[in-house]
Amino acid sequence: MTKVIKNGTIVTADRQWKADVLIEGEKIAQIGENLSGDEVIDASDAYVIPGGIDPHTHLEMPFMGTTAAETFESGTFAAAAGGTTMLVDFCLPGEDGSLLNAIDEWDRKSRDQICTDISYHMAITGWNEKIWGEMEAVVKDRGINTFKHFMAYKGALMVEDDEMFASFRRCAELGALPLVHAENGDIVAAKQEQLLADGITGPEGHAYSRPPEVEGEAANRAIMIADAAGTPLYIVHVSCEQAHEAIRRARQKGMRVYGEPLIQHLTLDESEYFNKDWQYAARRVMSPPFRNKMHQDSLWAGLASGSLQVVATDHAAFSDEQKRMGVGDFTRIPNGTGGLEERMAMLWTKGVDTGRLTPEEFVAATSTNIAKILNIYPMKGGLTVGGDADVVVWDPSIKRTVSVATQKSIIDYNVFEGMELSAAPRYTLSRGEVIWAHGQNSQPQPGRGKFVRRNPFASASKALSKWKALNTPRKIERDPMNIPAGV
Ligand SMILES: NC(=O)NCCC(=O)O
Ligand SMILES: [Zn+2]
Ligand SMILES: [Zn+2]
Repeated sequence: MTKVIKNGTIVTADRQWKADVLIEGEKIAQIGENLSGDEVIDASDAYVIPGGIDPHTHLEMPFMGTTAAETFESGTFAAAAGGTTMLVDFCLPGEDGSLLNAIDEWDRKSRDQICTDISYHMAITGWNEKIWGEMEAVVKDRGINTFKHFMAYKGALMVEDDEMFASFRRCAELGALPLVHAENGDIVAAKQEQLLADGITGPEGHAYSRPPEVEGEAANRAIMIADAAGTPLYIVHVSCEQAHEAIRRARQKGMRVYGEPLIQHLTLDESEYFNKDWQYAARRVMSPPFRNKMHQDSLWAGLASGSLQVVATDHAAFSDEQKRMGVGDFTRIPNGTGGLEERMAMLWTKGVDTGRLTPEEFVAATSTNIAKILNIYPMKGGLTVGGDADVVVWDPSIKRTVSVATQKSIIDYNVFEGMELSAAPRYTLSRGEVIWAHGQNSQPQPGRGKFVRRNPFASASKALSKWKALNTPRKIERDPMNIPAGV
């Protein structure tokens, strides 16, 4: 049984051209003109793009005394409705601290629910010999090549610099990539305490407690620690010029540092926290907080110029009731917002439609770049013969207004409510199967998604190790006769 996507304009990270895409089973079999297949998928007047990859989600995550309400089923179905065919969720160790048990737990939660393919990043939330040992099995046996470090959430997920350095070194040995949430957790905690003491207890306190400098300092620190450990680094949810500047500077020096802005930071600003409606403002509490236009312009420029590579969502969706845990104390509002379903359409509307991004840059930022960074390209993230047929027929004639009434996410609000989106998937295909068809009452297909294994990064680690070995401190051999006698 073959399928052919006909009459569309293909857009990849490099170029656009008119061609058909032939799919055999789960794979792309041919790309060319006048192809035929058993089933025809019409892409007239539309673009044909690689399925989106969202590398930053927290589905059903236990966090801040509750559990994120978006499930693996609703989250992956919402993703498919928005053109995303793979997401990478953060796996957090439980009370026993075991990484391997945490993966088993994430498998148990996700296996029968996922409608799209998924993978995990493993979080390092402490440091000891058991974790050091288990990291090898995480990479080699479980197919996870990324480890996340929280520099914030003091007293909970936060790790200290020496722990991060040790973990980064272990990543370098294993050919894994460390990720960081860059915010100085000590300063945030001190500011929170002061703000509460000053009587600022509402969601605006969240924004005041996490200024851009706090993020910039942590981004710089993580970059220096990664360089000392001899590893590339990926910085999640880059929200401000200070962190972006640190990344730009590092890249200019030849360091392999990657930056991931979120669609929320690109399109929503800090004024949201000053809304008189407590619930409205609390819905938008996430870390780092939304910033102002200057920071947004910096992020957009980074995506266009290549100093920032990936647009994600950090989808961590808590219900209104869960957000109310923080009435009277903003530090107890569960941190996180949604965006899985809107990421691609928002980026198209605010990026491509305004001329800030080309369609090719859009594909790079939503799919191809992260597939390369995660070492799954060209199986994912491109339109290549032999690659997975994760394909979206992207239709710029489908307009819609974001509304909680029509969204697939099960959360009782949407932070993009009322925004006009100028494009949407006509069809979303995951490994050759149509999992979303616009206007055709598509339903979730829980359990059809697969876990995607990711191999260690042979090439970047090898190159960096070679360079570090060449530049390692060396003893200078001297003729003892020419060394003056000491005193
Ligand atoms: N970002 C956020 O506020 N919540 C999710 C956890 C994290 O990524 O920091
Ligand atoms: Zn984070
Ligand atoms: Zn996150």
